[in-house]
Amino acid sequence: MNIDYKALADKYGTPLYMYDFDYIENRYTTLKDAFAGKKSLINYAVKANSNLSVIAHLAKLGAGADCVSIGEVKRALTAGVDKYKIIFSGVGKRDDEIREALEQDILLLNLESEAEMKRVEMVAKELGKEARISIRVNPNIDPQTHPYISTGLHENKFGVEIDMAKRMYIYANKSEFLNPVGIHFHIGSQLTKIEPIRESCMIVADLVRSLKAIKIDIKFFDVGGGIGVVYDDEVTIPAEVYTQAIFEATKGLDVTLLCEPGRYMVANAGAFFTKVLYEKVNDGKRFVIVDGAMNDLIRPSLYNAYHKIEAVLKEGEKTPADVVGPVCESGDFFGKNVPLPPLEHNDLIVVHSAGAYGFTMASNYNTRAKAAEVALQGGKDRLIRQRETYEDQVRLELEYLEK
Ligand SMILES: Cc1ncc(COP(=O)(O)O)c(C=O)c1O
Ligand SMILES: N[C@@H](CCCC[NH3+])C(=O)O
Repeated sequence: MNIDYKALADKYGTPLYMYDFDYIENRYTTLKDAFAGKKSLINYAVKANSNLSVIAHLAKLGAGADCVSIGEVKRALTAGVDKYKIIFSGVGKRDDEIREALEQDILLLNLESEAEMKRVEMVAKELGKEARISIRVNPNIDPQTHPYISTGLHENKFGVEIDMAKRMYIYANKSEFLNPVGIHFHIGSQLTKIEPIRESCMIVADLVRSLKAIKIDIKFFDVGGGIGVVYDDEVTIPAEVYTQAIFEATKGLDVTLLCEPGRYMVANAGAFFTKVLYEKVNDGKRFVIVDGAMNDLIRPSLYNAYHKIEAVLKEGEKTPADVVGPVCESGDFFGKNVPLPPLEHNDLIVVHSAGAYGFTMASNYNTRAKAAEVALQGGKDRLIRQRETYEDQVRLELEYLEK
């Protein structure tokens, strides 16, 4: 990426998120090409970056959407995703969310418990509809990733065991209001090893075979998301290695292959721009205080996640510094012991690989306004979300204010 960070920061101000749309297109095409020759659909996991323009960009390329709330489903529809390319996952869907998803007639509802299945059946009955469903199987495979983003073990809250899944399929198949056409799993995020994915695919494909044997015809085989990316020096899974593992496991099965990548599509398309406010040294320890904070990008605070941090256009001897924000939490940092040259007020700092789970996990903590977002495409930049204002933040409270 050849990006004029300074020009963008000057034009749009900081803190700022920037996403390279050409990079996103390249990621989408690389993955789609690796599925060549098979029926497949890439359901972009909207939670990674839900900006409408990002979703629309992927939709124009042919992507569907994996959503985990009715809000995300609505975003996908607003952004122009075909309703038959939208799936709705998540461990806890409310009745109103189920109802709206059924009314919108989206491709699939991914179910994560027997109780949820009964709820979906009830709502479908009320609407006089048949719900196309998929069941999330928990294959009990260790994805070998950060425990907070590991989801495929029985100790995690996600999905149901194989035996339960089978019982649910048998029940759903008999129901007038349920149509069990899909199967789903997702073992975790930031996966860098193919083995857990391969093993999970095998286990779930075997289940599909046993279901087909009892005339339950699974048409959609959804391997979830989770493909890892490079933040530091990780060795990641090449797209063809990923798809080959899926192809091998599903050999002989007549299914459409679905996957739900989020981070893979957008993490390295994005960068977070922040400016230096002050420098200080406490008992020999150097701090660089910037205008962005954990409310903008929480991954370092939450997972101790590494993001490469760079001081743009600054030279000089580098010494370690903690890059911290103005929020009143000791956990408010972007990086610790980051080698940085001497810095001055208004110098620009870029936090890389911030396109996934950056803005979507942002909050208004400390009544800090959410950052603006810009897209870069074909050498041109454009605003895709305005910087939030104080007025935006208090809008839902003001009319109730009693002084
Ligand atoms: C069901 C499901 N699908 C897709 C994703 C997207 O994951 P990732 O961004 O790691 O590809 C997640 C998040 O982990 C998820 O829970
Ligand atoms: N939010 C996490 C990933 C969670 C994936 C969602 N299931 C991250 O920033 O890495």
